[in-house]
Amino acid sequence: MADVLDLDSVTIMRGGNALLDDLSWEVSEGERWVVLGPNGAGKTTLLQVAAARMHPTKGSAEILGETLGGTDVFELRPRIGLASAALAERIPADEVVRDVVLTAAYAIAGRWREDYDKLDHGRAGDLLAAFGVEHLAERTFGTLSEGERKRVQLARSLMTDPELVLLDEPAAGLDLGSRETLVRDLAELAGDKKSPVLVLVTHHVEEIPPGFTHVLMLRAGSVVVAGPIQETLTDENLTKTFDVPLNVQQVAQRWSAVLRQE
Ligand SMILES: Nc1ncnc2c1ncn2[C@@H]1O[C@H](COP(=O)(O)OP(=O)(O)OP(=O)(O)O)[C@@H](O)[C@H]1O
Repeated sequence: MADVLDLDSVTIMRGGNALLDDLSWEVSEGERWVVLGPNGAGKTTLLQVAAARMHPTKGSAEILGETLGGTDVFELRPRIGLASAALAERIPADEVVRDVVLTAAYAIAGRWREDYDKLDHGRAGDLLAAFGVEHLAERTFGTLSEGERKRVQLARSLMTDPELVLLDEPAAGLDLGSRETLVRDLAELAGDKKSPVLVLVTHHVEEIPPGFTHVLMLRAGSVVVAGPIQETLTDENLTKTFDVPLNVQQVAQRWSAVLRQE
């Protein structure tokens, strides 16, 4: 049995539609997963389940040894780091960047009257430095560029020293230089044995950082294929997933894909 994520026949129904349909997925310690799929495939929904923010309508979801529905999610959530556009939208524009990172300790967005000690402040500062944005610590979140926001969110996702980190499109909206430095930093995180298990959702194989070990491909709420990246990220599987003929290649540990010339 997988020790980090064990989703068994998970179905999520909304308004009569299955957003996830009988989906099973196992993630184990030490793995770094990429989740690929076209718009509307259910990637964000899947991450919401893995983040203990959405419960299955049918099936069971075990996260870090706790079963959703039979556990206190407020204790579970701080064990999971999350960076997503939906979460970023909930961060007040006037929130100071340092507090954006600090408040992850309570899995909340928006500082109120919580207590943080010196250690918390130190860790938030260290994480901002690790992602090259320590000089922004006293700025407000609303004044940051998209690339700066993404980096602050990454720092936030690691604040609680989580066992599992879920990154929903961390490179979306970034320019080429910002994307490439982010991919480099994520590769470094992936390569560190002390890092938590990572799950990264993306639309683009070009954004897969070196060091990611597994891929799950999703289409219409169902798993097309899941497994070790080298044998799973193939022309055939990408073509099935995106429903257009695609050729994929890997050069110097980076992936790219283009439409197949018939
Ligand atoms: N609350 C809801 N009620 C009804 N349908 C929903 C709801 N939330 C999401 N959906 C639908 O579920 C499907 C999956 O959405 P989801 O956001 O998980 O996809 P995604 O793969 O992350 O897409 P994208 O790549 O465009 O971000 C979409 O068709 C979406 O419109």
